[in-house]
Amino acid sequence: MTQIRLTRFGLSYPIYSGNARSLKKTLFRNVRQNIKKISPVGGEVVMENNVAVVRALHEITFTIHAGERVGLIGHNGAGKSTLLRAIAGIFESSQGDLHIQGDVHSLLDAGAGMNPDLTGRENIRLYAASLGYSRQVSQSLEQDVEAFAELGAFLDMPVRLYSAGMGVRLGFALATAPRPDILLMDEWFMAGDQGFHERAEQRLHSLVDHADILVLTSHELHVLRKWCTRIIWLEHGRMRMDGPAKDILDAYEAAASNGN
Ligand SMILES: Nc1ncnc2c1ncn2[C@@H]1O[C@H](COP(=O)(O)OP(=O)(O)OP(=O)(O)O)[C@@H](O)[C@H]1O
Repeated sequence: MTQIRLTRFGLSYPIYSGNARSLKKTLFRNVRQNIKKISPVGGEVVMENNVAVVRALHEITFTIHAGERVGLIGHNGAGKSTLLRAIAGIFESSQGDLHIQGDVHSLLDAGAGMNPDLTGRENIRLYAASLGYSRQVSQSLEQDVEAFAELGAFLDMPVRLYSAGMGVRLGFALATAPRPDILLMDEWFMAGDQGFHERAEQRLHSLVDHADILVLTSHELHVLRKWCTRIIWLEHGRMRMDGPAKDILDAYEAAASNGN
């Protein structure tokens, strides 16, 4: 059964390294004083094993089951992207436990893995090969991406000749082609240009419908109300609330209007 389970999971980014201890102490003291004073954003700054770190995630425990559409919310630097990247397997940590059942696909960067010196078509084939697709599946991926991206003759030209928008068409078509059990999505992926937007949204819908689990980060609360069944609210790397989308979003909006 598709599932994401985190138990007391944590992830820290070291701020300074090397042997410059007095410099480290001075800088850390300044950072800590400032963080204590203002700190409306970011994770906690603490010492771990004598190294100054940003605790991007701390003591995170939850289980997401098949059928759930989960939105991650929180202030800038609360840990949303870090959490998404940890689930995607991009960041590793020895703190706590992270267990995933099901194949994960992340829509975090439409240009990821694209080689600008290869043609669009060659990039599609390379992508299919990197996913271990058979010849037959690879061919159908190529047809699907070609039809969706509508790049015409440019599909057989090097990607470095594409305009930014043409690159997005190819990247988006490619990134949204696999049909995973678990889909991870950053909010910017939902943006698109005028002509492309409607088709892009339809394609995302069908991808989301097919996935057993969706995890999405966004600052657009109306998007989360529309797409999510459950919300996890992060604050300075910790979980503040976790529950049904409507309840948590209402509480979040109320806290924002009260300034806390
Ligand atoms: N590559 C990195 N190296 C060091 N620190 C990082 C790195 N990425 C993020 N951080 C720190 O980790 C904390 C969490 O950042 P993260 O990007 O996960 O937040 P976020 O909730 O996605 O923020 P936003 O809403 O602004 O995108 C922040 O304090 C940030 O400074």
